[in-house]
Amino acid sequence: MAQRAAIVALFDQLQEPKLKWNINTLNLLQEVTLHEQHLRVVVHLITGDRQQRIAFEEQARQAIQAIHTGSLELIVAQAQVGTEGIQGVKRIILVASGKGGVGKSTVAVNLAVGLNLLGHKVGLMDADIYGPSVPTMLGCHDKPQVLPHEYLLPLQRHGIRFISTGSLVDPGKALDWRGPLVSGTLLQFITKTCWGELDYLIIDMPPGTGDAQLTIASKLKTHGVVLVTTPQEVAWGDVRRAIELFQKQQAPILGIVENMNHQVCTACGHQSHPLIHSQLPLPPGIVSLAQLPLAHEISQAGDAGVPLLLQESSSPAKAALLALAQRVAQCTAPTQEPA
Ligand SMILES: Nc1ncnc2c1ncn2[C@@H]1O[C@H](COP(=O)(O)OP(=O)(O)OP(=O)(O)O)[C@@H](O)[C@H]1O
Repeated sequence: MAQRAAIVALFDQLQEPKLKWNINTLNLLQEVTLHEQHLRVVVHLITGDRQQRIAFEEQARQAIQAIHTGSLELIVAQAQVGTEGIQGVKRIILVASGKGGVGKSTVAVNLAVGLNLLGHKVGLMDADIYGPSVPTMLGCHDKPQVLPHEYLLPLQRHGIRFISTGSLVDPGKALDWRGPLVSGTLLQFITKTCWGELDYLIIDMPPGTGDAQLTIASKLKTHGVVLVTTPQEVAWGDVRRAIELFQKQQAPILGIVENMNHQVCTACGHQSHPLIHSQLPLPPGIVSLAQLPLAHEISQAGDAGVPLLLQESSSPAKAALLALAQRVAQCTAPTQEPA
């Protein structure tokens, strides 16, 4: 009986018919399960051409049967992208904020890493065209590989697959994307990336409540929105507008992350609230997912390119970030998914 690894290795030799790149590089092998003599293999293809699919299926069947003598269930389907989400990606989570600079990217990066530490396959898309900071926070400024037909191969860092609008320009330069171009291009950027099989795709959204946010929320089936804010009236006003936008698009809001909520004295553990003037009420029906401290180690980790969750630390900030990932995993567990 062939080993699972040998079956997987076959797809290093088999090419996706449209892009002419091997299946494993494109992350298109979705499942290989070997149960006693029964083998189940699921492959997604980019091509929509029926003849190409049939030819590929025949080629794959022959290659597998040359090393596996038991029964074979081979499923070859088109990797579809659209309002139903991205095939192969189980859950899409948007990390959004009404205002810029409140810690949205910090939360998105640590949420991605946290979910990965919990055992999930995670992708992270930096869609913040106005200030793409994910490459800095992950410590990787490499350019993604551009495939035929303008498909993109995500980069790998700290156990997660990621791609950033920032990878398209040189560090320090701004992207010159205007108005209506932005939303269409962003959507294309998300859906033309070969993510492969993911439990979670985290999208670090551009801040605000404009055309780009509306397009992504309406065109991509999302499983949850995490809203990030600081505890200040100026930021909360924008969060209320963001809630309205996502609710109108029927994107489920998982809750709010209250970032820079308090500060913990490293000497005595005392908590102070430098940004809060009075407790701000949560909008009706919206829960708080986490209250993250304003902490030197969070900003330092972001600048160092190694997320705090991957650093040796017993800080309350790290514990709060891990608890946030656990909370998001719980709220999006399969039993709670819409049928
Ligand atoms: N809880 C925190 N404690 C200390 N520093 C923080 C915290 N959260 C974020 N920061 C720092 O604040 C800065 C802005 O954070 P970040 O880039 O995550 O915000 P953003 O909302 O994504 O901003 P933008 O909308 O401009 O992309 C970064 O330097 C980050 O390290």
